[in-house]
Amino acid sequence: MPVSSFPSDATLADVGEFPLISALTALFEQGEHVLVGPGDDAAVLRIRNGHVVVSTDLMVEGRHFRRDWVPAEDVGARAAAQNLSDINAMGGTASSVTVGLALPADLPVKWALDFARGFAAECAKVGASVVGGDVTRSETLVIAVTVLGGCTVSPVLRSGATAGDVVALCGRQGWAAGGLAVLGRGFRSPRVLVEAYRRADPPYDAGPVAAKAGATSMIDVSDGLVADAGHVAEDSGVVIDLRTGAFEIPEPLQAVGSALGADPLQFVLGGGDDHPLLATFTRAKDVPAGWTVVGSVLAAGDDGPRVTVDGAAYEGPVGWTHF
Ligand SMILES: Nc1ncnc2c1ncn2[C@@H]1O[C@H](COP(=O)(O)OP(=O)(O)OP(=O)(O)O)[C@@H](O)[C@H]1O
Ligand SMILES: Cc1ncc(C[n+]2csc(CCOP(=O)(O)O)c2C)c(N)n1
Ligand SMILES: [Mg+2]
Repeated sequence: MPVSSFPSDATLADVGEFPLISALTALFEQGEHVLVGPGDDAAVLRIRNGHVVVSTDLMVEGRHFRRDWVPAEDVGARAAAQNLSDINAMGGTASSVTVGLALPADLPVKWALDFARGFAAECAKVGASVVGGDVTRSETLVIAVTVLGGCTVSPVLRSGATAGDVVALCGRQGWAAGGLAVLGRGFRSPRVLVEAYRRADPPYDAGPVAAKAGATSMIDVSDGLVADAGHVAEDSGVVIDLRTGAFEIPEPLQAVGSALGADPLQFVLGGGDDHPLLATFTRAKDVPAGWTVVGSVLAAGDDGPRVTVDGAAYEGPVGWTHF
């Protein structure tokens, strides 16, 4: 029996696995490169000659989101965004996505379908097709996404920064962390920060543009700016110095800082979940429009590769780690 024949408050246990899968996959439109989409043992995709760029990320209820804080459609959008952003950070564009869902049996079917709607809408922003996935039962809601894409020029790695490069940022940073702090204290405003936490807005066009402009290294900021800049510093064997004067602190973050007695710069330097791009360029004039120069790349000294803030070690929170 199709999911549409069940009452609107039906749970997964009511409708069963295969009607759920049919209802979910019906929400995923297929692009022309999809030779075989959802429904067989694997998807079959046409690719240009060359390479495929692939990435995978997990989202776990309670750790990455809370159902009482984030509507299902926004969880879907965020699950897609954090994966699409990894392809963006290589200078590529995603074409195909698979999504594994481990779901509690008492989850309303409506939640799963709203999730899929948000997921599909976010993928549609870059023209990516949801070509498959998996569904299983679990006490804890877990979302596993794999994304495939390609680059029209060489992929931009974390390892290419050299001393003398400028460091630039594209996209909002610190907003989601501000929203998370607000929700964590039981508040619902400033609305714009809560919305930023619920739904990331990665600058999807900026990755390929930066690659074409000759970005020497690039990463998306998912854990925290200082922590993720640290991956570039480490992989490139350089020091990245961030300049706090370069960051304009948006008014709502200033308000949250005052309300919570926190320095709003902490959200910018240590907050995650926004997925802006951080990249290095050989010359300031290579930096594309829409990016802000926020620092410089220096040769590693006796202390080795690391991130400094205004020339000194940074003692505040640098970003999220799981263990
Ligand atoms: N279980 C694993 N097996 C193999 N490789 C892994 C595993 N976990 C992480 N990696 C690899 O290690 C690298 C760093 O992983 P990490 O998850 O920190 O990067 P990311 O996905 O860009 O960041 P984030 O998860 O914060 O968005 C990636 O190349 C990733 O593919
Ligand atoms: C309820 C709740 N508490 C805390 C956070 C913050 N958070 C969790 S994981 C992560 C880094 C990216 O994850 P990963 O490295 O797994 O991709 C961040 C910034 C959140 N989003 N929701
Ligand atoms: Mg990851």
